[in-house]
Amino acid sequence: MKIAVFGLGYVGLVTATSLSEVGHQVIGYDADTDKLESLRNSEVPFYEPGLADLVSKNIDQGNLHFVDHIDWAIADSDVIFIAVGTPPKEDGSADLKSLYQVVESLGQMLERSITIVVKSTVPVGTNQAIDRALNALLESRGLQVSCDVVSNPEFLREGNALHDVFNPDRIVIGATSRQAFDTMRRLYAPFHFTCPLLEMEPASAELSKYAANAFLASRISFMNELSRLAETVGADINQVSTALGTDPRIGHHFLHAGIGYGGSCFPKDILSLRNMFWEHRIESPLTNAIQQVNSEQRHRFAKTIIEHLADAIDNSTIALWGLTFKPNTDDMRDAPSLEISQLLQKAGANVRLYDPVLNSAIKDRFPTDSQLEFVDDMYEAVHGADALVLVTEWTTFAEPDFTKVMQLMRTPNVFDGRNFWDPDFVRSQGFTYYGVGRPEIRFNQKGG
Ligand SMILES: NC(=O)C1=CN([C@@H]2O[C@H](COP(=O)(O)OP(=O)(O)OC[C@H]3O[C@@H](n4cnc5c(N)ncnc54)[C@H](O)[C@@H]3O)[C@@H](O)[C@H]2O)C=CC1
Ligand SMILES: O=C(O)[C@H]1O[C@H](OP(=O)(O)OP(=O)(O)OC[C@H]2O[C@@H](n3ccc(=O)[nH]c3=O)[C@H](O)[C@@H]2O)[C@H](O)[C@@H](O)[C@@H]1O
Repeated sequence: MKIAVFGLGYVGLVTATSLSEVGHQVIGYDADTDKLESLRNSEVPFYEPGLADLVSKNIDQGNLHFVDHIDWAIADSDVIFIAVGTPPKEDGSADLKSLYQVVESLGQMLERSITIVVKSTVPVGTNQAIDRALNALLESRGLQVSCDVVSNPEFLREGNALHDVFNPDRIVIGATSRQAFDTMRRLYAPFHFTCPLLEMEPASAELSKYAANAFLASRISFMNELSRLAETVGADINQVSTALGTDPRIGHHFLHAGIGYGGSCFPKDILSLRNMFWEHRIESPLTNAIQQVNSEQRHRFAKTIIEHLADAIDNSTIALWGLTFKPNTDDMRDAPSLEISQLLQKAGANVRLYDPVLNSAIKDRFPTDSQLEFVDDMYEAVHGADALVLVTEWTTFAEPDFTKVMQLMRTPNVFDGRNFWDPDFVRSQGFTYYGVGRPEIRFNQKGG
């Protein structure tokens, strides 16, 4: 099939590339011409393992093109995907400006009936509103054409995008005609998915996306809230998590306590869901609590470090390992490192920052400040430091040379924001160890 993809951020580019990889002819369009230029040279403007190679391969095979004219993108297309961003507005509702810019352009340029697929995460009712707006524009031009608008939310995770897009757990399709469902089935046929392809009303498809993200986030917040009790009563939240997840009705995923979730999606989608409840005047104590627990978690963690260092925090050096919101990405949207480093700085610490993919996109997200220093080596970060803080659990940090770290640090304090390390082992190396919801520090302090 011939497919156009509008919006070449994470989701749009992964969608375009995967569709071309299975043999469709794909044209990508983005409003950002610099991005298009980079992509034509097979340069992917963000870090996602394996994606640059796949983009390059499909460009070379002639299946994937990037154009800067909308009319070129839509000229021969059978299906148009919209994957533009839907960031939060001040009031938490989703900003649909970019989405409606695309709809407006399509309404002015389309000459024939075509299937429009909305990949962006949008509030319930948006697909129906787009359907009406688009077909009204076409009608106002005197055209006897009608476009199907299909909701096809995306469930991929950053850092695992290619695995997820080729091995999904389900494909959700919200449409209003048999023809639209069949078009989507034809489109996905070359992937040979073994997962269910779920057909439903657009409203159900839209809500399914928010439900998935909010549910996953609620598991994290539940564990984080529980970690506070665990810490106080002398339980280890990691052991509780294992016991909990072993029940097949619960499962192990997203039960990992730590400094909470970040990223471009959970925080924004929970705000947007909360906004939908408000709009319909329905109380949602659960949705509110997910977000509240999450934002408190970062503050509690920073407070623990500050209280532990006490007066010694002034002019201390604190090393942060891992800056991105999760491993295997360079995405800094709502990354906990931003807030934690700021809180530590405010308390008087000098903060040294290291990330395995430290690049200008990451550095630019931090304020220019003499109390903040970026370093290119994880061990350089801990040189003369009074605390090592693990913020993001990149595999590079899984088994650091703790003997070397001990030699380099001024005061051997380790604050493990992801409960990534074995407390007994770290303590056996002479460090004071603090995890989240792991109580021993309160009773077994060893210096610092
Ligand atoms: N990032 C992720 O892992 C996931 C994101 N989503 C959803 O997918 C949507 C896109 O997310 P991201 O890819 O992260 O966004 P992004 O912000 O990385 O990329 C959006 C792209 O759209 C382009 N754009 C803006 N206005 C445009 C226009 N009028 N015409 C053409 N291009 C335009 C921008 O230049 C940018 O390249 C959002 O609704 C998000 O919630 C869903 C699942 C996963
Ligand atoms: O809508 C989206 O954009 C995507 O949002 C998340 O994907 P993503 O944000 O890329 O990353 P996750 O792996 O879900 O992690 C999100 C955050 O939760 C944190 N997390 C995750 C799991 C856990 O047990 N504990 C925990 O704190 C991570 O550190 C990270 O900050 C969802 O997992 C995807 O299914 C969804 O498509």
